[in-house]
This record gives sequence, structure tokens and C-alpha cells, in this order.
Amino acid sequence: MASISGLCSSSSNLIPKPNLPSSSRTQSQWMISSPFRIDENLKTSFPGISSKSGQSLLTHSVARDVPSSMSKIAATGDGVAGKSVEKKGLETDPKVLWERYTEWLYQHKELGLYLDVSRVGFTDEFVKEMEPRFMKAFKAMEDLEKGAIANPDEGRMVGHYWLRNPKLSPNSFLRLQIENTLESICAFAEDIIGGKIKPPSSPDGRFTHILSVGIGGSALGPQFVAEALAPDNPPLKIRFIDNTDPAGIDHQIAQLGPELASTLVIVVSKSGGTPETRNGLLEVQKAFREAGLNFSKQGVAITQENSLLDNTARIEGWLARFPMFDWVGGRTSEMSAVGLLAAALQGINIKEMLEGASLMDEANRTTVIKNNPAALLALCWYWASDGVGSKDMVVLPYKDSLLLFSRYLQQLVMESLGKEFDLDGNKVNQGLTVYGNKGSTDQHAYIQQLREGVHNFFATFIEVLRDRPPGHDWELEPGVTCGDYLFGMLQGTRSALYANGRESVTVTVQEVNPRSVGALIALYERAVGIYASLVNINAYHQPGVEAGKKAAGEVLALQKRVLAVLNEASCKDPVEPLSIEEVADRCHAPDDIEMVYKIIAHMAANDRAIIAEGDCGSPRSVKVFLGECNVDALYA
Ligand SMILES: O=P(O)(O)OC[C@H]1O[C@](O)(CO)[C@@H](O)[C@@H]1O
Repeated sequence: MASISGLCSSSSNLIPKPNLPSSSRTQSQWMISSPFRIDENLKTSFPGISSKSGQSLLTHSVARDVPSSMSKIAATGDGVAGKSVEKKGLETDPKVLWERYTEWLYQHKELGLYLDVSRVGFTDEFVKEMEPRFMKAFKAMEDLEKGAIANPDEGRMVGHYWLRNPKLSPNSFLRLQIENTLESICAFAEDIIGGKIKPPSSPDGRFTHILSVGIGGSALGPQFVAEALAPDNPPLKIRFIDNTDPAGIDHQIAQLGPELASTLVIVVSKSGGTPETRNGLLEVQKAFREAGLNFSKQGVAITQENSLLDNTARIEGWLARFPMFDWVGGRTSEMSAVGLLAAALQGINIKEMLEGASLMDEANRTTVIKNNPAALLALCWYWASDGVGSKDMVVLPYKDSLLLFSRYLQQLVMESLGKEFDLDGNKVNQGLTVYGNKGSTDQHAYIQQLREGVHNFFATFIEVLRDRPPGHDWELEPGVTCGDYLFGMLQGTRSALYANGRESVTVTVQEVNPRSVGALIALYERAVGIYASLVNINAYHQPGVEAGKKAAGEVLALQKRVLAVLNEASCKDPVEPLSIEEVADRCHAPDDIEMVYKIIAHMAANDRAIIAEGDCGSPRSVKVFLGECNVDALYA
């Protein structure tokens, strides 16, 4: 069992240098006859490394489909920079490329993190032109860290950087809030893991599972971190309900089975009123009731003070409540109670995570672009996507445990940068599309298109130097380990993409550990903030999400009217089956006839409406009524 003092203690130990794979490992017997044997010509086995003609793609790079000269146009704003730099074909000379690699390679010594931007074709001239914009962005970040209202639409401060360095908080009240919350997270996790707080129905037992209920920023960080960092046998195993899909919820509850009795349910919602999360909670509470369990003694809320969720948890006497701060956005909340509580309960060293993030933040405060990794990323994004999101960012971690990084980044980047208007009210429709899963798996899925198909992306490789914990590696053929293959696949793909004019960034970490994960999160949080300044948008609000939520509310309101109309017709004697058109008319919603039809089709599929005539494939033929008359509803 992990000790909580270990989990929460901060350590100044540097990450050890990776050990090179031992050459004295034993060979596998069956390797000899393996169809995958590649001993003598490694190159030909890596799809990206050798071209059909046999010419090496590692050294000779030809930018085939980048126009020899393309004007880079300023995205938005004052037009200070980036408006006239020529976008030339990518560099092909290996010696020049090596020079570019060494000249631009960023290294964070203490974190063991590298950033290689050499395979993005920005020019010195472009960097120079962008300088004034960067200076503005750096100033904006400095002001933000000092407590400026960096989210003007919502009149909010943006303080996720204070979470890992409370001393930066603009006042001592906030500082104390952060420190106290961290302390109470550690203490609570210690009590749960150590068995001081026990599940009510088994006084001798311990909590064995976490069921985390939340969506968006209230789920993605904890999911990413659990996948990346949870030990194989964590003190508490985590499951997630991150949707209002009843089958998905049933599945999670069924998987827990009798262990629901020893499950800590953490309900996470900053606003405390997100419908999907509320539904998840209601479903879980129902499961508890049906199992004869007392939910409140196993429920934990993470939410803003006085939110609906907070009040519910307080009134119902839940086991614990932790605060979410007004000045922390959902998508940047991994280092708040949202991410830290779940992580600590899984035995993840959260202080190391905070330390990694803090070190990265520190590095990102320099105003020298070349030495500022977040600025370098933002520079690459701007260059590669012309500052208008003209290319997508494909994130490819070559490490299974980082599978969810791209999904995590998807919200961080797209909810932050995908904006209709800039800060001056100009319509800009900004954004940067993010997708990806993991390498080398994706090489057998969509990399074909990336290399040869439509050129609408740039890649981000995430490389992890350490293949396995020390002492566990072996050579599955002479001189080559399984991890060497992964390495070869990454390098091969990077080279092959570049050879076809596809740009890429590579972020390298020594290993996946709390520190490096904290650093990666901090790196991208800051890159998003800087990039948002470069393109003059508010990265910290999400007005677009509201439109979907409002429309969903309208659909449900219409459904209630449809039900009332059908109920009335179904209470007649004889029952009066109605056509879709009649239902829409009686709902006074003739323009919403298509939605009325969809509502009825959905209800029919769930045995809540009876199709008397026709079938759902031909909407005009359908006549519908309800199986039962609800007399009470008639007079409601
Ligand atoms: O934490 P809450 O308030 O439940 O919100 C969940 C998510 O919903 C959004 O507000 C909109 O999708 C996200 O920004 C947020 O992370």
C-alpha cells in the first residue's frame, strides 16, 4: 500500500538519466522463426524509414507539396507581425537540418524534457516579425499571473498557475485557500487509503474503488492522469461516468458489482449544475438505494461553494466536500482538487505533479522565445497553421500510458482557442483542431493519409526515452528491444512525414512520472495562453458550448409538450393515434416537425411510445400513441 506521506511529499530528486538497454540480454528462442524477424535490414521494416526506391528518408528530405513560396498572413490583431514572411519549402540538407536541430533544441535539465521544433519550417525572419506579438503575450501572461481579469467576458481572474505555486497568488486569502485545500486533500486521501475512514457497510474494510462522476474538464484531466500514472495495483481503482449515456452508466455500475459498497463516489462539477453530471449522480444514487447502501456516507463533492451540488452535498451530509475555485477553469483544473484528489487516492504523488508543473511554469516565464518552451510551441502552431488554424494538430504519444493526452489536449486547446470573435469583437472563427491516439498503433490506422493524403495537419510526437523500469528490459532479437521498435517507429514516422513536407514538433520526456506529466500539462496550458494572445482571443471562456446546452434544453422542453399531447390523445376512448404533423401542430410547433418526429422515434425505440401505423423509416406514414394514459398528467 502506498503511504500518503510518500504521495504528498515533495522531493527535489532529479530524474535519473535513462539507462541504456543492456546488450547482454538473452534472446528469445522463438524469435528465430518469427515472421517479424528484421535483424539485418531494420530500415525496410519501418514503413517510414525507407522509400520504395531504397533511398533513405532519414537523410534526404524533399518537401514535395509545400509551395516553394507562400505568403504567411497575419491572423488577426494589430498586424504587427507575421504578415509578410515567405513560407518556403522545408529544408532538405541533412547538415543544415542537424544544425537547425541543435540550434533550436530546447532542454529543461531539471525536468529532463526536450522540445524539438526543428522540423517546423519557421524562418528567423518570421520569428523576428513575431517578436512584438510575443512580447505582448508575455506581458499578458505576467498580468494574468498577477491576478488581472484575464477572462474579461466573465470578469474572472485566471489562476491555475497559482495552484502549483501558491506564493504567486495575488493575495494571502487565495494562497491560504490553495494551501489548505491541498492539505485537506492529502489528509483525506491518507485517511481513506489508510482505512481510517471506512465504507459504512463494512466497518472492517477499506474503500477499494473510486467512481468519478463529471464531464469535460471535470473528467478529462483525471482520466488522462489515471491512465498515465496510476500504479498497476492502486490503493483505489478508478472508474468514470463522464456522460449521460444510460448504458454507459449501467456498465460502470455493473462492473463495480458488490464493490459498490466500498466505492467512493466523487462528483465533480465546477458549476455544480451540469446536466450530464447531475444525471450520473442520480443514477448512482439510485444504484446505491437499490443495493441498500447509504450514498451520503460514500459521496464526495468537488464544486464551487454554494453551487447546487455543494448545497446538495451539504444538506445530505456527504462524506466530504472540496472546493473548486471561481478562478480555475474546468479545462485547466487538473492541479486543483479536481485532479489532485483522484490522483492522491490512486497513490500518485501529487506533490511531484505540482512540482513538475511549477518548474515548467518557471521556464515559461522567460521572454526569450528560444528559451521558452511554451512560446516555442505557440510559435510552431502559429507558423504551421498560419495563425488561423488552417492545419490540424495531430498528437502522437509513443507510449500507451499517454493515450489520453490527445483527448485531454483536445478540450484544453479547442475549447480555449475555438472562438468566433477576437478580443476586439471582430469575427475571426479561430481554432486549432487536435486529434490523435498513440503511436505506433496509429501507424496502422491513419498515418497513411498523413504521409500521402490531404496535407491539412502538423504532427506532435511525444517521445518517452525510458522504455521500461530499469532491470526489466530484454532483447527480443540481437541488439534490439521491443522499446527500440517503438523508438524506430517514432523516428521513422517523423522522418517519413518530413520527407513529404509534413512538419512536426517532438516533445521528449525521460519517463512518464508525476513530474513529467505535471510538466506536460503546464507546458500546454501555457502554450494555449500564449497562442491565444498571439491571435488576440479570450482563451478562458466557452460561449459556444452554451448554444448546444440551450438547444438541448429546448429539445427536452419540446419532448414534454409532445408527451402531453400524446397523453391527451391516448387518454381518449377510443385512443386517438396521431400523425407526426398532428403532434407538431398540437404542440404549436409546426416548424419543429422534424424534431417532433425524432423525439417520437426515440421514445418508440425505448418502449415509451407505440407506433400504431407505419414505421420510423417513413415519417409521414407514422401514427403514434402512448401505451398508457396518465390521468394525473392530464390535469397537471
Ligand atoms: O465542471 P462543470 O461545471 O460541470 O463543467 C463541465 C465542463 O462543461 C464546460 O463548461 C463546457 O463544456 C467545460 O468547460 C467544463 O469543463
